[in-house]
Amino acid sequence: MTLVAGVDSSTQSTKIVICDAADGRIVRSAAAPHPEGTEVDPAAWWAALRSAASGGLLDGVAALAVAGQQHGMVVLDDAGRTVRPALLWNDVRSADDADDLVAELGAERWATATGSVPTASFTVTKLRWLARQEPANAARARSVLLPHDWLTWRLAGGGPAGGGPGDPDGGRPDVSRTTDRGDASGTGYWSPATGGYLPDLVETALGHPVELPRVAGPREVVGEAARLAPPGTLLAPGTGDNMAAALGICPSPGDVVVSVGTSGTIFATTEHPTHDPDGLVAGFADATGRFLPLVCTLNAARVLTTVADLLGVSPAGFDALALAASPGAGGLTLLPFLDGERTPNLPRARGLLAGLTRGNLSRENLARAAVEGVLCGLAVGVDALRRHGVEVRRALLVGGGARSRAIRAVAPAVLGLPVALPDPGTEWVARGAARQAAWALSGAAEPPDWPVSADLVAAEPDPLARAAFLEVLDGALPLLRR
Ligand SMILES: Nc1ncnc2c1ncn2[C@@H]1O[C@H](COP(=O)(O)OP(=O)(O)O)[C@@H](O)[C@H]1O
Ligand SMILES: O=C(CO)[C@@H](O)[C@H](O)COP(=O)(O)O
Repeated sequence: MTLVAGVDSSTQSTKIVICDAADGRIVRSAAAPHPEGTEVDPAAWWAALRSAASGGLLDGVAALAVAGQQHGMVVLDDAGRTVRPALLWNDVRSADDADDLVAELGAERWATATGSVPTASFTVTKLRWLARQEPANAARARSVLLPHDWLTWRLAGGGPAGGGPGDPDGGRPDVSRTTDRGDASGTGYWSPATGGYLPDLVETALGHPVELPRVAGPREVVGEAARLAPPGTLLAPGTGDNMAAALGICPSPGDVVVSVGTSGTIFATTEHPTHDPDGLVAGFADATGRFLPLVCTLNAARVLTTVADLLGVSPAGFDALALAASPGAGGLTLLPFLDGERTPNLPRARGLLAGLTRGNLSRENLARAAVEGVLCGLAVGVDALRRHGVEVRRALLVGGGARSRAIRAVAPAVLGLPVALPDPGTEWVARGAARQAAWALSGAAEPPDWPVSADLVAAEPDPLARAAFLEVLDGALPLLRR
């Protein structure tokens, strides 16, 4: 049996799956947590990868690919050292910089040039923040990478000679650095339509040019592992975590993938790029040569865990409470913008619980309002994708939140779609990265055929929850924009 490995270095943890290259069957897996926070030293991702890979997990693996959380800004100096901790996709400190960049060029031009109107999540806005707030660090910036680019480079032996604090391995700064079109499309300085970098935009943001990783082809072998994996293990280009989820799940035309992880995302694979000047739909590229229009919210699975903690219940107890309440949560509506929000673009917003009466303020209704609030945010994405020509007939539900019985039960009603559930125990992003590794190993024109089965979850559409959510959102906008 030929084995391939897929890594998912996402916001909260690193997961690794080892698959049979022939059919994608997972033969073993491991995971390790990441530190909390929206600013993280990349050495912590390396430590998590090392920990998850320990004990011979990667023994016998022929090829490996890394998928990573999108957009994170990893800045290196001349010697290949990180200039400062990475700013993650969910760090909203560059909100003013995003506003400035959009005002300087205009939303229409950003959407045409890059496929997306940058919000605080996008790397380009973080570069502007660096230039404005930390000019000494900005001046030291020689190279800018995304999380998966940096990890792939480290696996190939890249790193600062002699290492650094928390980074005992060191490496060779001259090892070549690569990215892929999927992750590049989340930077805000790469064009999905032309497949080229837009270095002027980097300079506009940072004030000077930097070296950017070469954008490898979708099934290219970009190098060989020099550590953690057995010598000679081929490295595939890797990609962003949502692009890898698409590779893992293989959505058909008419399918949207709905991921309830740290972020909530809803996306589809399309043949043509999208350009949304309203900024709701990010016009990403995928990891195969196609496109991945995507809507992303900042508040998803952690809203559920935060409310469960408040109520003092386990995830299963939270589900039981939410499912004991009626649809509409007795009139309670939660705008779950606990960490600010990206779609709608309200980075300075806070959460809002509306519709409270003496009669409806119960633990059950609060749990239900949290589930409905998270899903309503994603349901807005269904309409936005449709407006951009995406065919939407069925949702495939994945991410840690898909393990919630309440999310599964309420999703079809709130999304207004039949929802199918690929095995919630499978790490689909990591499996997608493994499929890319198998593809690069095979040298074939198309990725290997790895079967995916998904059970249908049935429910009646419930437009009322969404209508209440939108009404509260509309009314609260002046407060949320402050
Ligand atoms: N049964 C469950 N109910 C609700 N949330 C869950 C459940 N199981 C896992 N989660 C949540 O899913 C999240 C992790 O999902 P994951 O997709 O791995 O996140 P990420 O990829 O962003 O790191 C955590 O916030 C965790 O609490
Ligand atoms: O920013 C986006 C998508 O544009 C997020 O989806 C990140 O890619 C993080 O993903 P998770 O860790 O939540 O899976």
